[in-house]
Amino acid sequence: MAEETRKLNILVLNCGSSSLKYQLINMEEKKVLAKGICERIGINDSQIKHTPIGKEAVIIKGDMPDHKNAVQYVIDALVSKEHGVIDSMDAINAVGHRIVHGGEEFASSTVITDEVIEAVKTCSDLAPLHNPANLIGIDACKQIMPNIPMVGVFDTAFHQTMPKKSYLYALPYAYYRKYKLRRYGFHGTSHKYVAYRAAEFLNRDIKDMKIVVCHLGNGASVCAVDGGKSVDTSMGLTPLEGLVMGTRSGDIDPAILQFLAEKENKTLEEVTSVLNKESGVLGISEISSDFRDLENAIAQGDKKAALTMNVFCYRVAKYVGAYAAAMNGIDAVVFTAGLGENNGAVRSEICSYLTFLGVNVDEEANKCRSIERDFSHEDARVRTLVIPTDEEMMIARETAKLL
Ligand SMILES: Nc1ncnc2c1ncn2[C@@H]1O[C@H](COP(=O)(O)OP(=O)(O)O)[C@@H](O)[C@H]1O
Ligand SMILES: CC(=O)OP(=O)(O)O
Ligand SMILES: [Mg+2]
Repeated sequence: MAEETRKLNILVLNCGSSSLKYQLINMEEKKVLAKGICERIGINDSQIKHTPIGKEAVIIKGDMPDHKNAVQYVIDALVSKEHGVIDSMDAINAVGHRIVHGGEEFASSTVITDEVIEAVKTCSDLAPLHNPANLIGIDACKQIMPNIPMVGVFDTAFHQTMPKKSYLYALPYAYYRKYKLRRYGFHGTSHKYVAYRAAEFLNRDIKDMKIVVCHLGNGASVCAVDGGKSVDTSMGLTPLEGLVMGTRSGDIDPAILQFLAEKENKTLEEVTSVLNKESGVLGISEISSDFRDLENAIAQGDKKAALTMNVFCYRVAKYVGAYAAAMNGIDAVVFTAGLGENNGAVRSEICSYLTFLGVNVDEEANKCRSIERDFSHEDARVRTLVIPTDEEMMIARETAKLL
């Protein structure tokens, strides 16, 4: 154990809306010393699935009403006598943080200073489920490891290549000029990793490929990647736009805000909170924001759970169709994140709308979970793939690059 302290160990914290993923990576040996996921934060039955290097994963049960508790569980797990991989936090040389919204200020990764923290705070309104959680992670590390350098890697960075026709809203242009009110897009670190991995997996040059990446987790977005560059994506100024998500509505008629404010006697802030926290899969199903709960309900014949899944898949398929048009063609549809990697039924239903494009699924191959797999039928004209995302490794590389 002591030997590891002399090497460059990077801790990566990836706060999602309902999860905290982490990896402790030794960059010299390119070795993951420990990784894990705290799941269902703030929902119920929170737990951490912790995998120390060379050992079986262990499940640590705990109360995790918010991300602060989750960060503490991660740190305890890393130094624990039983399941830990380091003696103390001194063995960590740097921390890489996922930061979801960087606004117009951050087009690339940056070393975290007090000024950066203030700038990230000012973007919190634009990513209310994420930036506050990211800041909790940063703050916890500052307290526990005050002298360890930290780097922020932004979800928005990969989408900076979008052309203006993709990111401009049809609002008075003055708002773009005044406020930089535009589409930013999120999950960029994941979309980039997955698109490049997909090209490598298919033995093709990404420069010659038109790829649609479907990042389907609790937060979900679709990205059109043309020649390795993001040219459009479904999330917008905030991570509320686009697909139906765990608790987020995705696209709705903007007139609904005023309608609901009046009918339900709510402020705009309260209505926006409903769209962020009480809508989506949770809102329609009235069961849960977690697709595993939905799958169980569907298996028991719950019609509304089945309808929720139909609404979710239909929306994803419409975006894939739109992006095939945006790129004037499509070579591959790639699925990733919690659902995209694990839920074959969701992949299958989405693909069923896309046969007109040349998508043709091998249902047997589509039974895979969490492995890289081409599940296209041999007659398919468009490849369909599962590529597990690895935002943490991307964040670790960026962190090492900046330090
Ligand atoms: N092993 C699994 N089997 C089926 N569904 C899963 C599995 N793991 C995660 N999911 C689903 O993926 C979603 C969470 O995805 P994830 O990418 O972890 O979300 P986020 O990072 O946005 O918190 C949940 O709806 C969950 O039901
Ligand atoms: C941006 C976003 O929605 O992230 P996550 O899917 O991790 O919640
Ligand atoms: Mg995520």
